[in-house]
Amino acid sequence: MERSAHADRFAEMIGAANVLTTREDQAPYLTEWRDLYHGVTPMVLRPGSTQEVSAVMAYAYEHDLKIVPQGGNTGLVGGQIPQETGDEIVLSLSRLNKIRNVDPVGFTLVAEAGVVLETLHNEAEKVDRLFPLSLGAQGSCQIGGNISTNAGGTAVLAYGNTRDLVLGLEVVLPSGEIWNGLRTLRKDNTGYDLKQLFIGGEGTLGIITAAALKLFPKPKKLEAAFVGLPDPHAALKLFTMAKAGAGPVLTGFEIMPRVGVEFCLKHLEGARDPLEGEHAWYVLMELSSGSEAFPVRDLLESILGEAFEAELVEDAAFAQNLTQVNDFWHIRHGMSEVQKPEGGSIKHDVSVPVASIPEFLDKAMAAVEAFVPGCRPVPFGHIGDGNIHFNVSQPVEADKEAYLAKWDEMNAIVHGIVQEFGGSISAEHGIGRLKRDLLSNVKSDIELDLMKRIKSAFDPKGLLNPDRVLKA
Ligand SMILES: O=C(O)CC[C@@H](O)C(=O)O
Ligand SMILES: [Zn+2]
Repeated sequence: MERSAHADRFAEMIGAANVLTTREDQAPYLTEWRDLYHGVTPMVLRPGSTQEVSAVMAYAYEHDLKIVPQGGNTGLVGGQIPQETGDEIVLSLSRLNKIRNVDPVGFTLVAEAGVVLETLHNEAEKVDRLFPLSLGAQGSCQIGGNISTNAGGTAVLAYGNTRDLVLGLEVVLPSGEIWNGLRTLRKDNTGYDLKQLFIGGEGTLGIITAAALKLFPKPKKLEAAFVGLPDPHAALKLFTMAKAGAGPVLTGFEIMPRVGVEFCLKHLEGARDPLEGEHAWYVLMELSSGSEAFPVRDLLESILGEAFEAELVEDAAFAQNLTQVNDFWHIRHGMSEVQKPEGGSIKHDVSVPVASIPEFLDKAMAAVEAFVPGCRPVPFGHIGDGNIHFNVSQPVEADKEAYLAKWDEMNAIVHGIVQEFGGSISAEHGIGRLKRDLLSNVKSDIELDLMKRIKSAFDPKGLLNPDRVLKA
């Protein structure tokens, strides 16, 4: 059948205005902000309900049409961008943007896949609750994408990954069948926990259309400090003290190098250095409690006081109000985007056991500096989860393309060190297309085989997000 005949049929299902066939209308769906991936598609479909997603999928299945689901298009591994082959239809979930239910008594919220993460935060706040998933992209990423990629972010330390925040899912399968697993139960031991396969499945097994999510008490007291330290060894010791001293009250612990803070001061609007002198490394530490009575500030001061005495910490700025807390987070959340104006950046989203972080950083930084003299490592991120974004900016004034041509070789060096420490080559961003070919280096044959068998059980024709995670 002709491509235009398919478009006509889809228009009957979801309305002609929601079938985008011109290059101009499609443009925002065909590239991502870092400019690493560019794609081509016959059409972008924008269904407005689960029933419409189901109709689209059933038709696509019948006619062997490939489908690439897309949420807020903030993914970092190319999973959401169609390939250049031009035969993958983009299915945008943006119009599925209703909050279906908020239950402050049961601490749950049911939202459709296209709800923007920040909207979820606001909806939870309206009933004095917290939805804790927190990312730099929260103003545009969507919950369906967050779940499909099992997004991490800065609150994993206290609340877990997205996986830990999901109680139930509604999913449209490649065949178009709808699985309504939207349960809000905290306990349900009735056989295989199927939702776990779709969480972090990167849209290869089914399309998440709605989710039942966990809510938490809204913090009544929140304190933060921006801390200057000599090295990651000191940061790890401070983390251990903070975790032991504050337990679940420790809700943020992020590490940043001086060069990253400098990039923010240069490129990020509204950023200012919270500390007067320069420090080789920084930690943003946040403590919060849902209880008005909990002495959060005293605890933060006593942990940092002890750290000063142990000479781990060189200086610290305490946020005096919520605006200052947000100013500190503005720097941390801006850390990713400020690397773009500095030229090519070779990325590694890796994790190692928390206790190995300083040693890993020493080794990996020495290795990349030996490989590309003058390169500028900007390792930052979720030290409390053992997850470092080991990004390496090009040497100043180097040729960007020539530098980026070293991507695979540098990856091999860094990933080799990660594996020496028993770590993971994709801690939170997923596999997508960027890391698909690396999977066989890090998974056993049996693990890969089980993954392939699961894929073909859910998607026997291999039409849904093909070539992502596993090679088709
Ligand atoms: O740019 C990156 O590599 C990291 C993005 C994100 O995961 C973050 O933690 O800011
Ligand atoms: Zn991150």
